[in-house]
Amino acid sequence: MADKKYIRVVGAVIVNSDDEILCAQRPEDKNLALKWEFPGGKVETGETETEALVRELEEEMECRIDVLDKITTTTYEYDFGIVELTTYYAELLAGEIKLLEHVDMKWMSRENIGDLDWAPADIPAIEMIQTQKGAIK
Ligand SMILES: Nc1nc2c([nH]c(=O)n2[C@H]2C[C@H](O)[C@@H](COP(=O)(O)OP(=O)(O)OP(=O)(O)O)O2)c(=O)[nH]1
Repeated sequence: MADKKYIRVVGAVIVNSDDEILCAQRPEDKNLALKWEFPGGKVETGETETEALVRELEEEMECRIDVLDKITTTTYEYDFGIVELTTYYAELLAGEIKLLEHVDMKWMSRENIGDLDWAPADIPAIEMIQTQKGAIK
């Protein structure tokens, strides 16, 4: 069997002034349909992870962000490939969020973030975010 595709992905954990986190729901017609994820996407060749996050947030939500501390990197093997997901805390600088690629979004408290049906690759990051209460970065 051919090796699975290895996909490097970055996700932005955007925290607002109420210590709530922006969660975004994937569309029905893509893989991981209707699962919740952090806005972001694939890192392109020649790009840093920070550059990829800034670009993706502009493309997906028309927002400018400041990328802060790294949370964690984890890998998860899906049927369509192996996703290496790196999450970073981020702050919204400008722009009203537009859902250009997601079907829904929610601001969730750290306490309740685990109630959503997350993409499986996100679970380790979710657990870390829940225990970092009060800290933006
Ligand atoms: N953006 C993001 N993607 C995630 C997360 N968790 C997770 O498993 N993924 C997966 C979903 C996708 O397979 C891949 C991200 O790629 P993408 O967002 O550029 O791709 P996509 O499938 O939405 O669309 P396409 O560009 O391939 O058409 O990583 C997450 O928290 N954020």
